[in-house]
Amino acid sequence: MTKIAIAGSGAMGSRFGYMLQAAGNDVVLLDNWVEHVQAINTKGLTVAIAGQDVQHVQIPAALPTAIKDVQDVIIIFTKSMQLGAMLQSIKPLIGEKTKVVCLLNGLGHPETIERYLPKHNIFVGITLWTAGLTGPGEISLSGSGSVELQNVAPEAKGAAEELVAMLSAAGLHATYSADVLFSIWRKACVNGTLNSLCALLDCNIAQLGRTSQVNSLLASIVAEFSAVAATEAVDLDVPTTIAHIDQLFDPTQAGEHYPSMHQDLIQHHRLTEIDYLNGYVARKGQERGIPTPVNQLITQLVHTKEALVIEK
Ligand SMILES: NC(=O)C1=CN([C@@H]2O[C@H](COP(=O)(O)OP(=O)(O)OC[C@H]3O[C@@H](n4cnc5c(N)ncnc54)[C@H](OP(=O)(O)O)[C@@H]3O)[C@@H](O)[C@H]2O)C=CC1
Ligand SMILES: CC(C)(CO)C(=O)C(=O)O
Repeated sequence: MTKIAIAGSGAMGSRFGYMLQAAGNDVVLLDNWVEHVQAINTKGLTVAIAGQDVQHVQIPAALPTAIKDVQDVIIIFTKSMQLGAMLQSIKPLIGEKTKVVCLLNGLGHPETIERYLPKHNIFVGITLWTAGLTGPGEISLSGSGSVELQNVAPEAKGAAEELVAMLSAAGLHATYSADVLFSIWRKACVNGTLNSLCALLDCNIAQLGRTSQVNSLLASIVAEFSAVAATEAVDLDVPTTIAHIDQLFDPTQAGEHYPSMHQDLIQHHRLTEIDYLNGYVARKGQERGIPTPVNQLITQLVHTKEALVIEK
């Protein structure tokens, strides 16, 4: 049995933990939210899957500092802002052969992780799975998704392929990405459009997709992402990237989902990952002399909304 710790067990961490345990792995959910950990340990993880009965699934949960045994695999699912602190907390769980996987949304995470861990332990990627946290110990799941990941150290390709096989065996539809930086930038375009627009406009992905303005909004945002990606040697073709985003409007994919930034800003009145998405593009654009007015405005609007809802 593979020993897996989920470091950051909110909506996505709980989804992955639930699916990996169902596939026969030895999973522990780690989180700093005490009420959430207590709820999972007392009544099980409450999982509501669209159209099915609610399940209460027994999965052990703990604070990240409460367990000390070395894991085979650690999957990180904090918010971007919590990544460094979580890596610091889970150091005792990381042995020579532990595979640490980061599938967070956002740009710049590989550089952060390399400040804490040797490259041979690090595997990075993206996911198009979705999940919602509806209360302490409670998640709601719908739609389908996928995972793309790659090793950071060239010699760790075999270990990345083992991870792909383990995730796919749990129904998580993983593939090996031969160019994970491209995968991460393309996913950042998904979030830089769907997450920030659905949060600012208070709608889900399918509703955004039905508006008459959606195509021009996507084109303006993605053009700036593409220009900044080019300065990091990533080639993001704008029409192909927009076609990739368009697929998610389908309700059988992510259409019914309120993106994680909507969940943070509108539903839970929490800070967002905007500085790792549109904010990253605006900041790097400014530093590198590339105009990014649309992403600057979106970043300012999201920060303004954060100030309004968090003050309340
Ligand atoms: N949700 C989704 O559908 C998707 C999310 N992602 C990405 O996955 C990563 C994890 O996101 P997601 O699972 O949505 O994050 P969640 O907000 O569900 O959970 C992240 C962490 O936030 C803290 N937290 C959340 N809600 C509360 C609360 N009410 N009170 C106290 N603490 C709380 C918890 O950590 P702590 O208490 O330790 O602070 C939790 O581990 C992000 O990078 C996100 O962008 C990617 C694809 C889809
Ligand atoms: C599901 C998806 C792709 C929606 O933008 C996402 O990554 C999120 O909710 O953060």
